[in-house]
Amino acid sequence: MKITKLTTYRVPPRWMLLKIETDEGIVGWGEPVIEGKARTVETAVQEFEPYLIGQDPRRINDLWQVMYRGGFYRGGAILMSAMAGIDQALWDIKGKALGVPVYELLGGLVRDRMKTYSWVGGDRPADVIEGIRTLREAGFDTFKMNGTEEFGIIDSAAAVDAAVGRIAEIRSAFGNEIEFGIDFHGRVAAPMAKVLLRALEPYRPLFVEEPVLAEQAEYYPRLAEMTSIPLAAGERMYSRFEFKNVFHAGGLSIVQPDLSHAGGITECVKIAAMAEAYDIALAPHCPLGPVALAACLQVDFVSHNAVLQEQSMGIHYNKGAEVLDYVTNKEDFHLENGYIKPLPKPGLGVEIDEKRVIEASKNAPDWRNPLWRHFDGSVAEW
Ligand SMILES: O=C(O)C(=O)C[C@@H](O)[C@H](O)CO
Ligand SMILES: [Mg+2]
Repeated sequence: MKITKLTTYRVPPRWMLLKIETDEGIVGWGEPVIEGKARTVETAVQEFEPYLIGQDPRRINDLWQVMYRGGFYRGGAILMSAMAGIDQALWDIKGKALGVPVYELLGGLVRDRMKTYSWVGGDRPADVIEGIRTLREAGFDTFKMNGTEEFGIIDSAAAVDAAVGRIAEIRSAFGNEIEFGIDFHGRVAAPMAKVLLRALEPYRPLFVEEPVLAEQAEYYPRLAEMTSIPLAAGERMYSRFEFKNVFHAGGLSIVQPDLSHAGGITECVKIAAMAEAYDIALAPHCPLGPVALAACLQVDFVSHNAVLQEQSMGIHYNKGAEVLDYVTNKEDFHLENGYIKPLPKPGLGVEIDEKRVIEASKNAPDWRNPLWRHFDGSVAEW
């Protein structure tokens, strides 16, 4: 079997889908994208294409190593996201060629269903109680929200009280009937992370995500020393070589590699296994589309330490399209009480409605995240 063509489709809300065709008519789909840099990742995919055309798509490991090592420079958000989408499509092809879901190729199921969580509250956390109430009716009991708005390197008691007050409200409204993660989203600098974590302790969030920016990873063990709240990170880490340093230094209880940013299924199953060796839980990051979610689930269903799966249905970024809009077999992402069953179809288990994708790609937005500034005019982490 040989790869004959790669086609990228940038589509609303901010995703990019990749179709890889072969000379045997089997097609694989991937979702290579960095939110806000879709065109850059598209170019990176196109730069891999000349090597990939004519290659056997079933030699996933070799193609991965060539893409990673063959160009001298390696790693980082753009290249690893381009590789991630290509890798996902190759696994899709291999599973379809053998007539089995990818999880069968990775040793089979370790669980019968995977727990997911839903976002509430938006960029500036608001109406969280209402959002939780609505999603609880849909059967969810685990949620994630942003912890703060703009937050200064050193900020006020009022800003801390606003952040903590929202969380206190949740616990008083729902008690321990629900769980929630708080995403600091890298908005909180190390000095204030300590202050916020201490103030949040009584409300026992399930985890705090990106307690500091990924480039401040040396604070993870120090913060972990001063809080019982499990710390989570990973969406801005792009290979097992980055995760290695964090595993060695300690501090994270949960890692959240993004299947569309961290080299794809081939790389993320290795990250999952490394995490298990350190007794660290896996909760793949996925604020993206259906192919990314399907790739996450393939890893979840073969990873003993997978505990939670992010899915972006209803997330505040999905303006103009939702996760299942480009999928023909919507029922395959069957959510019941917040759990998803293994996708039964060969490959990644998701059937893309290509007509819909082509149509949508005609109005692809150039999504950008907002640029936030503090009152004094300086740039604020979004
Ligand atoms: O889902 C999450 O945990 C996020 O932090 C969302 C963020 O990753 C945006 O997708 C960036 O554009
Ligand atoms: Mg996050």
